[in-house]
Amino acid sequence: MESIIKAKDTVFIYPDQTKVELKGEFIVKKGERITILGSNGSGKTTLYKGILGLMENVEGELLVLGIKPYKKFHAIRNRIGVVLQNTDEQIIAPTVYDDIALTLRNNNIPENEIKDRVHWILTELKLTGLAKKVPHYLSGGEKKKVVLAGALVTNPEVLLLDEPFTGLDPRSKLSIIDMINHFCFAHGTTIVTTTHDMELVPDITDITYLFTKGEIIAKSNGTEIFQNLQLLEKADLVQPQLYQLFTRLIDLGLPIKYPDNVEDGAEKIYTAYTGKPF
Ligand SMILES: Nc1ncnc2c1ncn2[C@@H]1O[C@H](COP(=O)(O)OP(=O)(O)OP(=O)(O)O)[C@@H](O)[C@H]1O
Repeated sequence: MESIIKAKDTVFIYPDQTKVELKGEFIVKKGERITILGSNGSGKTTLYKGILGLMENVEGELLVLGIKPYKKFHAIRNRIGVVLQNTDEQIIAPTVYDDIALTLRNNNIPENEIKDRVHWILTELKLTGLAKKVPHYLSGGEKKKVVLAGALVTNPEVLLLDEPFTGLDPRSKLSIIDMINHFCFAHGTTIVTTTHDMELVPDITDITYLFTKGEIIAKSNGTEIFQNLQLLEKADLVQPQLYQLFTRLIDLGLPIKYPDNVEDGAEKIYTAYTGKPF
């Protein structure tokens, strides 16, 4: 299958000459849900800036939708939706409606078509009640949803999410995940997410990449990465709590394998404890 994003042995160089190196290969194919895990400063946001064509000085290989993103910024920009870490940087219009309409207006789309498209995305994401609100007064979770609507209103091929769960309460995190999965599954959108909320990874991911400063050290499903303490230590990360519990149970001699998620974990513990299938 054709790759939508391909980065290989890439070095991003900021104007002050700071070099952010990513040895190894990062490949995203159509319809995949990818998560990038890595400690602070490992280059996740820098890779996003590269993908979005915001990094002028890039060494090594970087192709997005078959194009070198910096050289042909306008050819790809409308095909990629992005939700940044700090939503306040992305919300600038006086109403939610205007904010979501912004990219469409910048592309000189006629106002009647804009109205239909904004209405469509608000309905898809069940946000019609927010249309007339002042974005500045919305809660953190509502702001995230509005930015998400703005990113998806063009029905992009790729959605880049940079720490989409930061500052959200647990229910809001699940509600955003639901919204993203539902929309992207229905429309075949490819999703790349960075997050420090490792316990959410199974809910949003088919493939997980593990970044350290300078190198991509693993590509796998999250479960394999979460079992591998050496790999996590190399990346300066700690096991999610579910996997800490299973590591402890395995250390204590319980004949049990690591689970894929909480439900699978409950099943494995039940069977180990009762000797019966779930
Ligand atoms: N505009 C910039 N100019 C110079 N250096 C920068 C700039 N932005 C980021 N860097 C540096 O690039 C490196 C990678 O930063 P980046 O923001 O990509 O990391 P990250 O993995 O997204 O981290 P976090 O998890 O904290 O968001 C860091 O050492 C950072 O100091």
